[in-house]
Amino acid sequence: MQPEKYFEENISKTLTLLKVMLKANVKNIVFSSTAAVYGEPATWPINEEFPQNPTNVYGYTKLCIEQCLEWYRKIHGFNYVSLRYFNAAGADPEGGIGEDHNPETHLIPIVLKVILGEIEELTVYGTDYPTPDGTCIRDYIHVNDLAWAHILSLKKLYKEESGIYNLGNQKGFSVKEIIKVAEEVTGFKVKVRYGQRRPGDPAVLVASSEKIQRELGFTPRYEDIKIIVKTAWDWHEKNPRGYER
Ligand SMILES: O=c1ccn([C@@H]2O[C@H](COP(=O)(O)OP(=O)(O)O[C@H]3O[C@H](CO)[C@H](O)[C@H](O)[C@H]3O)[C@@H](O)[C@H]2O)c(=O)[nH]1
Repeated sequence: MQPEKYFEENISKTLTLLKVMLKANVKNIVFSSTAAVYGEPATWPINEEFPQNPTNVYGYTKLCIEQCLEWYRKIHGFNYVSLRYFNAAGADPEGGIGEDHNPETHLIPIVLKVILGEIEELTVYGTDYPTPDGTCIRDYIHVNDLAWAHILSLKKLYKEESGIYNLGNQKGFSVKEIIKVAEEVTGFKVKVRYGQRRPGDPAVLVASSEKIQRELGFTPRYEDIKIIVKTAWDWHEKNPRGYER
């Protein structure tokens, strides 16, 4: 864990971007924020009014930028839409674009890479969470739906309005449920090891997307978790080593 990296990448560099935007008189921005701003909420679904108490540095740095944007709005007349992404997942259904991180840390790509033999096994981070099966619950949203929400956000910016929106599917799946879905979709078993909790992981993060639906007219097109995993599988199967950097 290198907190200074998050400060540098998320705060310093975004502040530089805002400074340059101001100089160039570009005053509209869609900001990729995160569900991590909420920390460990007491209940769910989580709406935008829930307390923001990040439990990890990543969430804290994103919250700082959300707040800077509000000051830029008040002082310099910026318009912003901050989208609090829940768990971005899936791949382009046409097969051209997929998820490729180095190192990979995200659950769905890791599960699929284990199936493909690219990673030896999946470590499930904690089985003692206060959830029905003891593993963490997350709200997975397809990348194309996420992209669609950005287009809707532009329409809000054109009206010179600002806002903060959750971006999720309002449905939660545990780590064990994701493994099961991946096994169903692919027809293969996932080799699993049960490990310790990962520091800073909240037990449950499930969005209320009521505000973005009501105000921006957002409706997800890829709500079904099986379709989300299937689009990811189609891409990983074709690109087992990712983009081969
Ligand atoms: O090898 C792994 C990887 C993940 N998990 C678990 O699977 C769930 C999902 O983990 P991801 O790493 O895929 O996603 P996170 O929920 O940690 O993170 C996502 O949500 C965050 C906000 O909470 C940030 O926005 C981040 O960028 C985004 O990927 C978590 O409970 C995690 O503990 C495992 O058990 N094993």
